[in-house]
Amino acid sequence: MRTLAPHTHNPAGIHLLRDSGAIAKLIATAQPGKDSLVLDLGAGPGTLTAPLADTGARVLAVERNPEFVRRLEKRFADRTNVRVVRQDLRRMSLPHRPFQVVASIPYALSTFLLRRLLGPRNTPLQKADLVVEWGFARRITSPHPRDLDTAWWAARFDLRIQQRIPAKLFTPAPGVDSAHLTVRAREGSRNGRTQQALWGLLATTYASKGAPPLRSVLANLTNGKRVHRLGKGLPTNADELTPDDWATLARRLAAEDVQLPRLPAQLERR
Ligand SMILES: C[S@@+](CC[C@H](N)C(=O)[O-])C[C@H]1O[C@@H](n2cnc3c(N)ncnc32)[C@H](O)[C@@H]1O
Repeated sequence: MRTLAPHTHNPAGIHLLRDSGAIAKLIATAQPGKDSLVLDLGAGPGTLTAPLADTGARVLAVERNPEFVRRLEKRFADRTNVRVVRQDLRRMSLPHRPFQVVASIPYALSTFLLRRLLGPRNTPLQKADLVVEWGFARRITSPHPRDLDTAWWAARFDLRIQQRIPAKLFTPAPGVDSAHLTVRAREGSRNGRTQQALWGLLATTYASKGAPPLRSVLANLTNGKRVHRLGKGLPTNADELTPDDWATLARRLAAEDVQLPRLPAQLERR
């Protein structure tokens, strides 16, 4: 395979992780079991596919570059637990059975893939260990999510940076460092009413101009008597709530006898 010199035009985002320590940490943190289905999205030459396959998990290695696909097919020809899928990540359909993702994803598709994996109410995603651009990881793990998408993901999934991965550990080196980001479902986050409550709270907050007081967000969803009780112990302004706070508030609101808004159609689809 022709290797790219650092900083040449590389629209496909090919940056191969070359550090055995970082790779081992990624796999050890992801802990795939023998019964797990693991998606390696943007598998390249099989950098992560190989150690994942060694765990005994069933691995789907998705890649669109024909040369990488050929190499993957050859490398894993006699591994019954690896399936190479030649597919564009922007068009692939996700499995219906529960799965986890362990992948060094193309930077350019980060938002698209997280939306796809974390957005739907009934996503089959169990957990993910992702290598993403450092700045992207910092933005989506911020204690005060700056947009509705991020707030929706972070209040349902615990998003955490495990380690910084310096650019020099990739070939070719990208212009910026990366992060190992872990995504773990929060307890109770799959409950239908809790998700409706959360959506109602976040959609009201992020549709407002400026930072609305939390009590006006709550008043939009329930009556005056409950507003005070539900907001107890939480910040006064909605933009000061952390993803933990939103998750707590959504559980409280879901437990009340109130009518909650439906989720938008795109969150009902997988
Ligand atoms: C950051 S590299 C990671 C490669 C390998 N997993 C590693 O860790 O060394 C991203 C990979 O995604 C692939 N890729 C980029 N865009 C893609 C797309 N739209 N669909 C499928 N694969 C894509 C690239 O060909 C590349 O192999």
